[in-house]
This record gives sequence, C-alpha cells and structure tokens, in this order.
Amino acid sequence: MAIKDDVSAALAGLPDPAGGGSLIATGRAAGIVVKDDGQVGLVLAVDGLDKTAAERLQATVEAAIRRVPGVSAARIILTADRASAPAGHARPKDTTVPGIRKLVAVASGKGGVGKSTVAANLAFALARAGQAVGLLDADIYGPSVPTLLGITGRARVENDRLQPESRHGIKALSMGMMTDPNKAIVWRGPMASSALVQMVEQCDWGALDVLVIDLPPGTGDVQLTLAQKLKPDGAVIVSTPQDLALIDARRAVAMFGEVNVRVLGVVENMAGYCCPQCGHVSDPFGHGGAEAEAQAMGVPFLGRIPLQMAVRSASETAQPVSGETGAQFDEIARSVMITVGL
Ligand SMILES: Nc1ncnc2c1ncn2[C@@H]1O[C@H](COP(=O)(O)OP(=O)(O)OP(=O)(O)O)[C@@H](O)[C@H]1O
Repeated sequence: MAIKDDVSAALAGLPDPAGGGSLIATGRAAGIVVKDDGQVGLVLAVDGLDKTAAERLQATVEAAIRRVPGVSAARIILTADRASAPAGHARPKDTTVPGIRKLVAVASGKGGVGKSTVAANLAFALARAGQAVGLLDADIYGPSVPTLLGITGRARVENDRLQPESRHGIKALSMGMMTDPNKAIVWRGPMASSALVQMVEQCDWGALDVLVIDLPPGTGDVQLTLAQKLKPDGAVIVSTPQDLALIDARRAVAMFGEVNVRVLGVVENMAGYCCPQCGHVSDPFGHGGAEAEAQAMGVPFLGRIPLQMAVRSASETAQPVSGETGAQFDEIARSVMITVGL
C-alpha cells in the first residue's frame, strides 16, 4: 500500500504534457498496481501526443517510478483509446441536471480572496474557448456577480422558471437577483442550500457545456451540503499566497475530499503587485505560497493572477479581464476543460 501511495505521489508531481495538472489529476496515468516483489504496473494514456512525446513521457514516468523506494521494476502499458468528445451540444450530458454537462464549483476557504472575480473570469474564459457557459452566484452572504456582470434588478420568471441574464457570452443567475440588495440576508444553512439547488434546477439555462458555481466563502455546512447535493465534477480553490488564506484553502481541499469532489486545482490570486507607475513588482501577500501548498496537498496548481488595478477596474466596470491577465484566465480555463473532459 505504501509503495502504491508513493508511486501515486511521484506521478502527482509530474505535469501532463497536454496541460491541465498532474498525470494523476488528468487521468493520464491510472490503474497503478504493485506486486509483492515490488513490481509496479500502470496504464499511461498517450492520446493527443506524438510518438516522440509519448516515448519521452514513458521514460519520465518509468524513471520517476523506479526512484520510489521498494520498487523493483516498472511496467507501463501505453494506451491511446480515450474517447475524444465529439463537437457540439449533441454530446451526452454528464450531470444530473438536464441540459448541463458539467458543474464546476469555485470555492475559497476564506472570504475576500477574489473567488467571485476568478469565478466570473473563468466563466468568460470558458466562453471564449467556445463552451456554452452558465454562472451561478451561490454566494448568499455577499453576492457579487450582479456587479461583476453589470446586472441590475430582479430575476425574471417565465413559465415558472427563472430566467438567467446573458452577459459577455455567458448566462448568469445570482442570489443577488432574488433579494433586495439593501436588505441583509439572514438564512439558516438548510434554507440557503435548498434555495441554491433550486436555482440550479429550476432555471432556464438551456443547453450548457458547463455551469460555474461561485460558492460562498468558507467550509461550513452550506458549502458541504451544496457540494454533496450538486455533486460538481470538480472544484477550483482560490487563495491568496498569504499563510492565513492558505490554511483555509487546505480546509477547503479537505472538505471536498470528504464529499468525494475532485479538486481541479488551486488558483493563486492577488500574487505580485505591479506598480502601474514604475513597473516595480512587490509581493504584499507573499509569493508562491499557493503553488507550494498545492504541491504539498497533491493537487494541481492552475495558475497565478496578479494583484492589479486592471483586474479591479474590469470588475467594477462589469468587463472581462483582458490582456496578459485575461490570457492567464484562458490558461486556467484550458486546464479545467481538459480535467473535467470538455
Ligand atoms: N487580482 C486582483 N487584483 C486586484 N483586485 C482584485 C483582484 N482579485 C479581486 N480583486 C478585488 O478584491 C475585491 C474582492 O474580490 P471578490 O469579490 O472577487 O472576492 P471574494 O473572495 O469573492 O469575496 P467574498 O468573500 O465577499 O465572496 C473586489 O473589489 C475585487 O475587484
């Protein structure tokens, strides 16, 4: 058992050459078996790689396995038969919600780390990549999607179904569209989670490739119940590089583990502040903390978003983040798409 865990950990440290996280996270390396005499076998899918890349990957994997104490030999079976998804909306749906193929939750252990900013820009980036995207703002205590998308007023209801608002190529529904923005929402956990499940199930989303769910911050009952009830295909954890935020990010990873939701990876937000005047980069919240933490937890690191006036002003003017930082969101979206199978 220990050898199997060590082999798994070694492969979790090797990136998938096609992106999207480690070989374990993307499922490229699977089916690890360890015999009594220390022989290790596994299946390595080489879909999408040319012959040279496949051979290089095989050699890297073999070397990594052989370095694990107790391993006497490594036997790697190469396969190239993972089904590639056909294009368009005729693809089979994978979630329990009719019309929605994938649910991706965006969570953070701590409030104010930029979870909603990341959720909205991940949704925009997924749409730029050609996916049909919905964004559900499940942040009952501080819904920010209406501001991020410039949505005012209440949600419309037609034929007993909630109507999402379309902005920048995505469909959005927020708790903020259900309530009076000037009134504080005091809801007990069960009420909140059942209302949110209804928002997923009783909204006219149409055919979606992916619904991004901006969860409330923290790791309490609401988050746990939501994760259990909605059964997302994966969760993206947002953290700043700061120690305190990282401790909470660890809790969030553990919470998803409890309910068997796959952690797609960690996004480090507010990393490195670039002075718009002089260009000097400083690290008000530290540097590289989230990447190191992701590695320690054995989950992929998805990318880094700098602390930037441009991010804040894009959010305030209800625009997608553009330029270099927008491209960073495209990269994160690409990893998410590969890992959940979009
Ligand atoms: N990378 C960034 N650079 C600059 N400002 C940012 C960045 N990320 C987020 N912000 C700003 O920080 C504030 C909080 O962001 P956001 O609302 O996304 O956080 P949150 O984690 O969702 O908060 P909450 O706990 O309220 O749900 C916003 O004003 C947002 O514009």
